[in-house]
Amino acid sequence: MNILVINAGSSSLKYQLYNMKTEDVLAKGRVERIGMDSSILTHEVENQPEVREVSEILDHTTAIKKVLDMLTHRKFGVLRNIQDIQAVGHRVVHGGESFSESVLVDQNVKLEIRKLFDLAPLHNPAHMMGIVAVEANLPNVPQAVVFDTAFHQSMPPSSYLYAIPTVLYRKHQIRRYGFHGTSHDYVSKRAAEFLGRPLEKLKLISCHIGNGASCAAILHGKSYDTSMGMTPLEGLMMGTRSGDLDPAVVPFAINKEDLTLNEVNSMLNKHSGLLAISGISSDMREVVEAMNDGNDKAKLAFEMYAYRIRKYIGSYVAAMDGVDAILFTAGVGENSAPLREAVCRGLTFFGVHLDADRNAVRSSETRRITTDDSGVSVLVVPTNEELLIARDTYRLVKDKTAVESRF
Ligand SMILES: Nc1ncnc2c1ncn2[C@@H]1O[C@H](COP(=O)(O)OP(=O)(O)O)[C@@H](O)[C@H]1O
Ligand SMILES: CC(=O)OP(=O)(O)O
Ligand SMILES: [Mg+2]
Repeated sequence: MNILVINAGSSSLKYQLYNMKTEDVLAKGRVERIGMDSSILTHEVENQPEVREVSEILDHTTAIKKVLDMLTHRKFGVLRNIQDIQAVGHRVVHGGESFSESVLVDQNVKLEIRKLFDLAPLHNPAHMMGIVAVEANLPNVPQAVVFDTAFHQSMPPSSYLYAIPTVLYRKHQIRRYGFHGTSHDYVSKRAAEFLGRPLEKLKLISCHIGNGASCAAILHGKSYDTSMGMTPLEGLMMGTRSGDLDPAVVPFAINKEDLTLNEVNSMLNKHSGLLAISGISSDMREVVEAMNDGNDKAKLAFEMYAYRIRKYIGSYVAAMDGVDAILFTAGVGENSAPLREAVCRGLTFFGVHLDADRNAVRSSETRRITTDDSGVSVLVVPTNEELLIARDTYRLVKDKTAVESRF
């Protein structure tokens, strides 16, 4: 079975096509600048040069059409025709309290995702456009949705409630949900395999440090707490997001700077974090480069970023009364040795002893970066959210086919 995995953003759409028999990626790529002038489709097939196509792509339906055309292209394609795609799996960031696992798309599921537009205005409307666009281009092909929030539905109320009047939770579901669940789930399972120990016996802290960043306390295989909240703004300092701050800052800044609510929202989501403090970039590579060139603002941004991660790790050791392994994943977590070093420098009290040579190794494999006698292991575990989405989609479609064939 071939499964197309889609991660639709407001102006972009990433895709990967899997052959589920081997779990091989047949092709992958992305469409950027949807709805703007000169949209770009980048398409990659292993051992072949990357293909870049610039054209006008006004909406997600056209973007999906372009992707399907590329996948069946005479020269660059990997499929004979689009009927060779048997199912589509989507990343959906917000599943609210309605979804604690992946599901097949039907009218009801679409209605529920729509109800959550308010809670994830940057993400969910884009995912819905992706789902509708697939319906238009591939009618009758089953679609599944895999939620960032689902893995964190196991959090106890003491982790997910805000200490505000409970009427706000009852009436509007204002609570902490957590995100990047697909990644935290995937890397915790990989870590248990790597350590050769049952996940149900482990206390893990997973640090997904990418553009968006979050930590999760994973107790015996289940999410016990995580740093993102009602939206992906809470918690760690990120590329352009502020992370935790005193909520009183919001009305204060609105008054002093005469800002609108939209402006303050945009400030905290798009103009804060590494970008604001360094004054250089939201990209960790550029911040580290500037820091190494002696730029003080870049150094401060880097230190604040690492310090926040370390504080969350410390609090999760307390939350779980211990930790067996700390996991680093996603763009920054997998690739930035200096960041991992800066985070772990302050964790010696917990028995974390980094091995500088192991930390410096660049590899796409899961690996240990602590010394052999370190009390707590620190692992780098490359994440693969797309593979987990493909696997869930495969399982759901197979189950459905099995049920249908019985009746
Ligand atoms: N070699 C590297 N060193 C430091 N940071 C890196 C490196 N490679 C990638 N990154 C960081 O990873 C980030 C993207 O992470 P990723 O997990 O792909 O994010 P997202 O999925 O949210 O777009 C980039 O913003 C960049 O800062
Ligand atoms: C939920 C979230 O923050 O996602 P991303 O890291 O893809 O921005
Ligand atoms: Mg990501």
